[in-house]
Amino acid sequence: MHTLQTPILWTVHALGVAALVASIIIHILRRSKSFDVPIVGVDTSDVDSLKSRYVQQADTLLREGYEKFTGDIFQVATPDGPRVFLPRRFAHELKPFSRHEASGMKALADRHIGQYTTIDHESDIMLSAIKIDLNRNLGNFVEDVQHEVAHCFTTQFPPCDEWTPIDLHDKLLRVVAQASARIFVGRHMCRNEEWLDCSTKFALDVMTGGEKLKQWHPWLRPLAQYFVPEMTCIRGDHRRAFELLLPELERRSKESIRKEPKPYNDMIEWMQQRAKKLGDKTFDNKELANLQMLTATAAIHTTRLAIIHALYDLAARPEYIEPLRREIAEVTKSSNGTLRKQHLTQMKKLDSFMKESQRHNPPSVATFQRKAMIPIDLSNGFHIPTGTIVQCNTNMLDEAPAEWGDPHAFDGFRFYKLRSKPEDANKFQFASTSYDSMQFGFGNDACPGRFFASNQIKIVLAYILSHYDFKFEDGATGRPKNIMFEVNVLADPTVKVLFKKMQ
Ligand code: HEM
Repeated sequence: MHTLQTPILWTVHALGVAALVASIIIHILRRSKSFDVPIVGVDTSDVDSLKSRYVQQADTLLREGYEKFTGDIFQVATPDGPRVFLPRRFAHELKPFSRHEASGMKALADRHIGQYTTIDHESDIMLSAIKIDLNRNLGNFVEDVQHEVAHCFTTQFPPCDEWTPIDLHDKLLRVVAQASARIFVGRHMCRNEEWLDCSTKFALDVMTGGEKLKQWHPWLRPLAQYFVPEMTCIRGDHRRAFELLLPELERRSKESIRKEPKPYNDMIEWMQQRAKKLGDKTFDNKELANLQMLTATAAIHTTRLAIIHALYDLAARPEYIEPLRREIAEVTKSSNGTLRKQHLTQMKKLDSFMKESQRHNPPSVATFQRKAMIPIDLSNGFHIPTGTIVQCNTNMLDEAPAEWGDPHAFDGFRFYKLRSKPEDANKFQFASTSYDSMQFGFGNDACPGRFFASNQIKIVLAYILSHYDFKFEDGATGRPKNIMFEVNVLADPTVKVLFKKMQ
């Protein structure tokens, strides 16, 4: 009996010790380096609940940090380890660093484990096609975009002869994807259902796949990626994008032998021309397809979200609807309702409403994020080691300049009024970035697509305001509360807005 039990007991003990050692190793591996700055919520010892607060209520945590440690750097416990939040003023100190020294793209790629989700891919071709070519051509596209928007509403929306609930997240994804595709991939492909599906799904696969893979320890991720279905989807999305784009690229290359000047003025053409100019020998059709997916990822979901926020704000404050309709009718009266490029700049009230909506509902409460690619020392002595991601606490409404008026109120025409002085006529526009308006980031690497986004949003909102009445369902009270996912501010997707065609 005794002799039989001994090996079993030894085995049980050995397994117990192995499990203990494994759990200590995992604990050590998971323990992340903390920083020598105060921690928000340190009064609770339950680190897991602090981390889940960061996921669901980062806005409240950042306010707590702002109020408790005013003017000081603080850190927050997050599922990815401690994160350092800088008071907004440090954006001034980080701004002079180049993108190779303090990188916004690398910070974003790290957050979504870009080496696996494929978004850790910085391209001068893509950046200059957006920064230079897209922005230079913005005025040429107003009618094309308006045409696609109208096409989408007539083909994708129900008739809305009576009040009809609309899932804005779903419908506007299609509107923005098709209107953007008109400029990104041109007139032949912008209504291609498969392309629209592929270019919008990729971003979702990246977000979900990244979050799922992050549950695994970094050492296990090279293997674990094959067990996360969305990671397989990401690889499939790239393949599909290439296959869908190929016939269009082949058709263009045959055509270009014959036609001069080139008949295309869109992102495909600009990227090809940029690659030639830069003499980039690695650029091929596969890379073009990848860059198209990355551009769509940066552009579509962000623009859709801004439109949804603005519509929620309008439905919650219907007193703004008539003045905006009057402005649209006024600026387009000479063209019978058709938008021309100068009309978009003339819609100053709409521009102001969009900016105020974005001030209250920014894409993120920490829009200035940078990964230190070199060691950086801040003026207060805080040392940012290479590889550390820092972000600025950019959404404290109280920090608005006094001349802006009550910073907490929703004043849709706040920026319209601020622009009334002749010297300020071109300031405070939706797409203008400044120290006081960091929703599109700040400095050289601020969002290069913001002018395009501003046009898209105006065209879609002007279309809706001119063709539909809209309101929340009966019984809805006030503006729907936003949903936080970490620092990202999302519009509640369960809310339906009722639309009715205007007679
Ligand atoms: C309302 C819509 C949009 C919002 C709210 C938005 C917001 C942002 C923000 C906050 C950043 C980071 C800036 C920084 O760290 O300083 C950014 C970067 C970027 N955005 Fe946008 N964006 C929008 C639309 C677009 C569009 C339409 C495009 C493309 C046509 C685009 C392309 C990019 C790119 C390429 C970057 C990286 C820039 C760089 O690293 O130099 N975005 N965007």
